[in-house]
Amino acid sequence: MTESPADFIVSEINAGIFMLDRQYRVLLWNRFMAQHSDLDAETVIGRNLFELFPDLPQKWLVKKIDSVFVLKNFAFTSWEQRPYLFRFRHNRPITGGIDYMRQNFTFMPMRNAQGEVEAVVVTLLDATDSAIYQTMMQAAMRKLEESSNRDGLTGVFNRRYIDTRIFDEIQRIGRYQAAPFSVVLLDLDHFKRINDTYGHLAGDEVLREVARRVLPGLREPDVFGRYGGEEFILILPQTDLEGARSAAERIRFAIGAEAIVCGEQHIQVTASLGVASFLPPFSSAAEVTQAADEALYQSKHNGRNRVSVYPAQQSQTG
Ligand SMILES: Nc1nc2c(ncn2[C@@H]2O[C@H](COP(=O)(O)OP(=O)(O)OP(=O)(O)O)[C@@H](O)[C@H]2O)c(=O)[nH]1
Repeated sequence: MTESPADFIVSEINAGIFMLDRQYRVLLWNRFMAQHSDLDAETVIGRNLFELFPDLPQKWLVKKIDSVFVLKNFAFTSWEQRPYLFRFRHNRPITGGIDYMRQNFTFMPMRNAQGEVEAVVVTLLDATDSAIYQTMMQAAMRKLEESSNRDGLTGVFNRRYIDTRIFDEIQRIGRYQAAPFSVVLLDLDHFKRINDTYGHLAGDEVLREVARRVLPGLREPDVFGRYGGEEFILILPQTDLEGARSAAERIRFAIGAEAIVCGEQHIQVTASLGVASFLPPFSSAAEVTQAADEALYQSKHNGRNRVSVYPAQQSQTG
């Protein structure tokens, strides 16, 4: 046997191993490093690492290596801190969303008989699979979180999410003395009759179409969701009562402007709306939604297809 088992392992292992002296000259360069850098051991040995690889983050890496020489301790870096040091290609599909091989490094002090560190041995582990897995996990988590905020039928936000957003708005006002927000509750008129006349599936399509008609008229910060059954809710950040009332009027018009076509049927739909602003003495989400609900009740009571505001004022008929 011409080669020692240790040499054989260093050469053949599926990980990068190289060794540097105090001047960052390469003393050892294994097969993995040669294959991925396209520079074989004969070319690199004796040469300065930073001349060979000008892309390396020299200042940062020198600090790391020097600390091993001085402190005589191991040092580590992971791909999560720095995705890679060497621009090595990886053999995974492009769809993984990772450009270069992700790398974990260990820096080990090699001591001489006097206990002085003469060289630093560096190992490079390919962490690309972990990185791809983590990227995929994060994307899946984001998707899951997004879908858990949505109403299954209409695709607009659900009540759970809306409740957290009202809470956020209240916090924001407390923290930054931001302008008050307003809440609009919207309830379709005689929806039971629509279900009874055209069937539940047509009723579902009406709910979807109502959401489609409301969304284009909203501003970017507005949050629109389904609050339950045939009731929707809109949060209007930094909007006073008058601004919210005119937004509600636009929505009422958008919903009732044209009949909703559902197969052979043309279904005329109207909505009643109630508006309230989060102003003193309100201090909770429940109080402001309750106020919007009272205004909504006024709209129903006064003949439907209208907008009412809290506290009670004259309401507008369509
Ligand atoms: N198709 C369908 N119907 C629903 C859904 N959720 C609730 N509903 C129906 O909505 C109707 C609501 O009826 P009511 O609360 O009596 O109110 P309304 O008929 O709209 O009358 P007003 O609100 O007083 O104008 C009920 O028939 C519910 O079954 C849904 O997801 N799909």
